[in-house]
Amino acid sequence: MSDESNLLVVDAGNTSIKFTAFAGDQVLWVERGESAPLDKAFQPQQIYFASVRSKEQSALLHADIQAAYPNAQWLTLTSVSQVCGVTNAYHEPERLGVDRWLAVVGAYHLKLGDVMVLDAGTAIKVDFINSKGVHLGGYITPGLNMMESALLANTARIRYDSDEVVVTQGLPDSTARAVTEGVHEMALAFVERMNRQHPSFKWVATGGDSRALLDSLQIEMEYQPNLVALGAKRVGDELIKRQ
Ligand SMILES: Nc1ncnc2c1ncn2[C@@H]1O[C@H](COP(=O)(O)OP(=O)(O)O)[C@@H](O)[C@H]1O
Ligand SMILES: CC(C)(COP(=O)(O)O)[C@@H](O)C(=O)NCCC(=O)O
Ligand SMILES: [K+]
Repeated sequence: MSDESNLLVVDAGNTSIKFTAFAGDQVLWVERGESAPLDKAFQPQQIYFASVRSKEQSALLHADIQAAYPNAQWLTLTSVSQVCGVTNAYHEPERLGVDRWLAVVGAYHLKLGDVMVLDAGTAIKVDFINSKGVHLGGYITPGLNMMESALLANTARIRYDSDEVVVTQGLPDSTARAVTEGVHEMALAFVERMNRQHPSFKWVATGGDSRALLDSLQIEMEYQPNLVALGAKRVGDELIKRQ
């Protein structure tokens, strides 16, 4: 790719789609939405597409986005055993979520040594990469909204209005607080345990809820909201170079 070419990275997670526009290596803008942003001033030469949605949903997204940018070269990114100096921990590498894979590649290239990536979105993921670019593996847990909706969907009496969710002191004294603060405690306990078990790893945070979780634990982190897009750019650029 030429240095100044325009690139659109599409990261379709299960909750939201993140569109990241690059001019060369510079991030111009990031949009969250369900369809291609209509910034007509931005015409990408390439589109790198990473989706953890179903094949059918991903195909519909592909058609929708390609229709908005008919002249862009399309590249669908998938998890592989090795790319950009990073080795996948999975013996079935294609089964690692491509968002996790790209976050792992992006985190390795921050060159912070041994790192653990916290990506708190629909699901909460923690992945471990050592300073040599070896992905050591990682965990998946339900995200905050998923834990709350699981309680609502599987019980008869856990019901409350959003205006009952208030932030106050002391132990939860209402259904709304018991649930919302309970799911937070679950996520915080998971992160705190990861932190304690891997003292030599540095935290890299990305994804919608990650910074809030680490901030409330007063844990140092490198906050990289565009980590998946940065990893996608590296991987896509390498694949195009190999063509
Ligand atoms: N602007 C936003 N739009 C949607 N969700 C957001 C936003 N900012 C933070 N969030 C939080 O991030 C979560 C979605 O994170 P994200 O990483 O986009 O999910 P995924 O990649 O799983 O689709 C939501 O549960 C929400 O709590
Ligand atoms: C775990 C995930 C659903 C997370 O996706 P997200 O929270 O971004 O919607 C995604 O990484 C995925 O579909 N993974 C496949 C299974 C695995 O990574 O082992
Ligand atoms: K994600």
